[in-house]
Parts: sequence; structure tokens; C-alpha cells
Amino acid sequence: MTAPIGIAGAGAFGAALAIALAKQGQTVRLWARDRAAADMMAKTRHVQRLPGATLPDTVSVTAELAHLSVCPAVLLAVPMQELSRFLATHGKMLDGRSLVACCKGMDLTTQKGPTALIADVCPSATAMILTGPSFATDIAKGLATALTLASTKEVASQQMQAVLSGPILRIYRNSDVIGAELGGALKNVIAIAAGIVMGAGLGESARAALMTRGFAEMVRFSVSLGARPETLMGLSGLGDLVLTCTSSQSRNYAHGLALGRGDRTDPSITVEGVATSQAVLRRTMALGLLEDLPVTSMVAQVTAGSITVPMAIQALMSRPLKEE
Ligand SMILES: NC(=O)C1=CN([C@@H]2O[C@H](COP(=O)(O)OP(=O)(O)OC[C@H]3O[C@@H](n4cnc5c(N)ncnc54)[C@H](O)[C@@H]3O)[C@@H](O)[C@H]2O)C=CC1
Ligand SMILES: O=C(CO)COP(=O)(O)O
Repeated sequence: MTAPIGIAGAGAFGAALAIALAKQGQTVRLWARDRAAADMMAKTRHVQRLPGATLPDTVSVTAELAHLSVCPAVLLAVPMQELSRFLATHGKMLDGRSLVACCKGMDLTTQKGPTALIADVCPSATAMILTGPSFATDIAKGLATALTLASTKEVASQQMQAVLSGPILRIYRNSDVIGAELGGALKNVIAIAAGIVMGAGLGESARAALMTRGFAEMVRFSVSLGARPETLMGLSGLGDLVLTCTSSQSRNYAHGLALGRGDRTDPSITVEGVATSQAVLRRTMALGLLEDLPVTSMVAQVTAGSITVPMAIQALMSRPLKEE
């Protein structure tokens, strides 16, 4: 019998991956930090953040992280800004395993990506990132989804690709961890901007322009940090940008829509692009690249409440004219 796959974090994405992997024939141990929530999920087989989905019998739900100690591979599906806290508490127990970060973003305090945070706390672990265009609801329904698995460890990466792949999940390998991480992190920022554009009634032509200029920013910033431009042209980058900027299923896009319309936003919803825009802004200022990231800079300022949507639009439209 093969070892179970561990998943830490039983929100929408962790639960969706658990369902898909179970349907693909794997045994899964799904950890939720909240005991009451874990008990409820184990009993009802339903997931609060994934309405309508049912956990297969081969997914066991636990509130004891020690129950994942039999798993040689653990997927970490907690929000980006919680990863550091999670690792501080549980990192020692998880060290030595293959740890696959499933979060998208840049840590606000350190401006590091998920695999660097893992490496800091779990030096003997093999850190990988799983990212790409993938709504949890689609995965949970068993709809075919293609994802990027990035790692610098070729053999471990091939093994993990085989473990995660099946009729639902099609996994592509990439050794460019920085590019894969930044593609997933930055597309959320641009998706907020795309939502603002649509919410403010600027129209689909403006959204297409915003996506294109936003993508140029994503490539510029990522390359300046050592990413390969081709990675940004792939699933984690262009692929996820297209999905997230054009679907109201996206929480980042929906957050932008609400801002553009002047509606209230719900702070209980995971919207990774907000903190990531601030983290990228800090990193950009340290690198002296602020001029190169006008859209990200506007998103950071609008979401922080330091400028209004009309001010951001005015600032973007009045920038010096330049070549494409
Ligand atoms: N929902 C989606 O469609 C997709 C989500 N992702 C990424 O997955 C990551 C997680 O997102 P979701 O599952 O959608 O969010 P979610 O808001 O549905 O769930 C987050 C889960 O993490 C748990 N959590 C929060 N802080 C924690 C901590 N310190 N320790 C342990 N558990 C903690 C929460 O209790 C909750 O169960 C994000 O980075 C997101 O960008 C990636 C692809 C698709
Ligand atoms: O990352 C996602 C799709 O690939 C999910 O996007 P949201 O976090 O904006 O819902």
C-alpha cells in the first residue's frame, strides 16, 4: 500500500486537492487546525469553504498534525500570509519531507515566496510549489485542471508529478521556482486591478489593456528577481492571469470589482493580492524599480485606502507617453 498524501489546511483549495487526489486513487490525510471544524468535516463529509462538495471515504480528516507524520509528502494549503506562522508552529515536525506549497503570494514581512519560507524553517525538506490556473470548485467537481509543479530537485519533482497526476490534475514540471511562485503571486494583484477597471465601468477594452500592461509588469519584476521569462508565459503567469482577470469566481477579481463599484469588501475572504501588492511594493522600492510597476503600485495604494479609484485611474492615464 502506498503512503497517504498529507494536506495541511482544509480551506477551499486544500479540500479540493484532497477530493481530486482521492478520486485519482490516493489515500489522503487532511489536517484542519480547528478541532470543531475537523470533527464536523469528518462527520458530515462537507467542507464549509467548498459548498456542494463531498469528501470521499479515502480522505481522513484530523486536527492532529502528528497524524501526517506517516506522509512522506505534505501539501501546504494555508494562505500565504499565514504560512510563516504555520511553519513556526509545525515546521520541525514536517522537516525532512517533500513539502509542496500551494499558496500564491509574497510574505509581507520578509518579502519571500513560500518555498524560501519553508527552506528557512525546514532545511532538510524538499520544498516545491504547486501553482497555476485552478479554481478549487472546478477541481472539487473533477474538472480537468493543469498545474505547474516547480522545484530545483529534478528527481523529487518527477516523483511528485507522478503522485499528483491523474485524470483530474495534469501536472507540468518546471525548475524555475522563482518564476512559478511570482506568476501565481503577481497575477492576483493584476486581477484586483482588472476587477477595479470593470467595477468602475471602464469597459472590456480597458481591461484587456490593463491585463497586457500588467503582464508586462509581472515579467519585468520576475525577471529582475531571477525568473525565466518563459515561465511567466506558462500556466503560472499568463494562464492564471487570464483565468483570474476574467472570472467573477476569483476572489481577487471580485474584490477589485467591489472596490471599483464603491461597495464594501468582506475581510473574512482570502484575497491574496492585497498583502502581496504591499509586499511587492516594498521589494520594488528596495530594488529602485517603482517606475516599472505602475499598476501594482496603484493596487497597493487603493487597497491600503491611501488613494481613491478615480485618483489611481487618473495617475495611470497621465503617465509619460512611451513605446510599448
Ligand atoms: N481557492 C482556490 O480556488 C485556490 C486557492 N489557491 C491558494 O491556496 C491558498 C489557500 O487558499 P484557500 O484554501 O482558497 O483559502 P480559504 O480561505 O478557503 O482557506 C484557508 C484555510 O487555511 C486555514 N488557515 C488559516 N491560517 C492558518 C494557520 N495559521 N494554520 C493553519 N491553517 C490556517 C483556514 O482555517 C482555512 O481553512 C491561497 O494562497 C490561495 O491563493 C490556489 C489555487 C486555487
Ligand atoms: O488562484 C486561483 C485560481 O488559479 C484562485 O483565485 P482567487 O484566489 O482570486 O479566487
